[in-house]
Amino acid sequence: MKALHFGAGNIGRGFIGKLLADAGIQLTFADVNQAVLDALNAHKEYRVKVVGEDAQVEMVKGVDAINSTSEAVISKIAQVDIVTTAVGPQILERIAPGIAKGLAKRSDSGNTCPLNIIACENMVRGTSQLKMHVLKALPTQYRDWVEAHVGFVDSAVDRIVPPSESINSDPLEVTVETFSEWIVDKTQFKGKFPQISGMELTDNLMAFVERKLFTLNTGHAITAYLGQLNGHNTIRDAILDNKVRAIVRGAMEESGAVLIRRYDFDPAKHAAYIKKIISRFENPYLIDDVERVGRQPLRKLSSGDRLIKPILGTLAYHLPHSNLVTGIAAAMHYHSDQDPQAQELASLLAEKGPQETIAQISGLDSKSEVVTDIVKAYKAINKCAP
Ligand SMILES: NC(=O)C1=CN([C@@H]2O[C@H](COP(=O)(O)OP(=O)(O)OC[C@H]3O[C@@H](n4cnc5c(N)ncnc54)[C@H](O)[C@@H]3O)[C@@H](O)[C@H]2O)C=CC1
Ligand SMILES: O=P(O)(O)OC[C@H]1O[C@](O)(CO)[C@@H](O)[C@@H]1O
Repeated sequence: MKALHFGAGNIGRGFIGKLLADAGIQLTFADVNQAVLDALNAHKEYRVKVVGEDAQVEMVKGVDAINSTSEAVISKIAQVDIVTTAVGPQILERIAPGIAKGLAKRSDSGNTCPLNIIACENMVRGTSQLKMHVLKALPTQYRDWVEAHVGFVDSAVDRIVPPSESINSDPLEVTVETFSEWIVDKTQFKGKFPQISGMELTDNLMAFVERKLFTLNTGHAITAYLGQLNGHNTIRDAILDNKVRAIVRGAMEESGAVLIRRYDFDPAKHAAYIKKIISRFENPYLIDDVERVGRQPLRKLSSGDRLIKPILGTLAYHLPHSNLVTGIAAAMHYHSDQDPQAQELASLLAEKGPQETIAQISGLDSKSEVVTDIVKAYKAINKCAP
């Protein structure tokens, strides 16, 4: 089997690419970072440091790389059996035209072997969104062929992979936690399911996607935002601060109450899931900056993402949400010189004030009680800020 994986970054090299290569699949990465491309092509292998109680170094071997803006991507898509991505939600639209050209070439060349495409991003049904972009870029005469031969398979992806500390000495090494979970929607595959150890099949994907995004990512983001406000640089330092920890746990429980209602989860098992997540945030072997985890606050404050979607659920079911309100207010204070979305958030706040800003970003009604609560919490934080 052959695979093309877009995005040779932390999750690409440290999780999805590793599982594909470990399964004996011939793997090519597609990226735009020339240094990473050159290093992959020079060495054809890289180190994955799995850190935790049972730390070990594993090698991923036999890989190569191409530039994702080159013609080589089109030829690869015409030939491979599986395409995966871990590029970030905002990049899916950019890689779609190349995928569309590849699919047209695949059809023209008479390759009717099934192809499955799986986006591995922190978003709800990311592959379906990628499919939409691909179809937009695809000449209409190929549509029926694509529907018949190409599976667009949604997935949930969970492994914490911060940038490696050895980035300067070895641009390919990645450091990953021991925990990992990759769950794919088995109803969307074309042809036989690929045999990839570590890839789990489900016919109930939405429950897994929402459980992950609205528990781990909700808690992770709030740890980052409150951590930054309280002067912590890392997720571990932030979660070890009892003030932060209480709000993070409370927010995950509030979001969890929605998930339990929506998906009929077992409350005891969900409580254990939250406990495990908090212990993952405490991982002493991972150095994960609050600035990285809080990145792109406009995306994280949008209506379908990890902060607003849970609070909308609490409103629908008339459930408590005071910790989520605090988390959202903290997100509005996020700052980063590196992050254009942090600059845009600051400009919006300066121009429109907190009430209009949060309403505009999140889609919440600016006159609603919940927006009033968020603004009150935002101003209360303002008062305490050094
Ligand atoms: N790092 C983590 O712990 C986790 C990340 N994710 C998700 O995985 C995705 C990737 O995240 P990371 O690996 O952390 O980011 P990253 O920044 O380490 O990797 C992204 C890679 O995509 C590449 N890229 C950018 N534009 C591209 C293009 N047009 N074509 C091909 N490659 C392109 C970048 O050069 C980079 O190598 C995101 O959606 C993230 O939310 C999900 C779970 C955990
Ligand atoms: O990648 P996003 O969506 O910006 O979220 C930040 C963080 O959440 C996690 O995906 C949780 O695993 C991080 O490791 C990730 O990078």
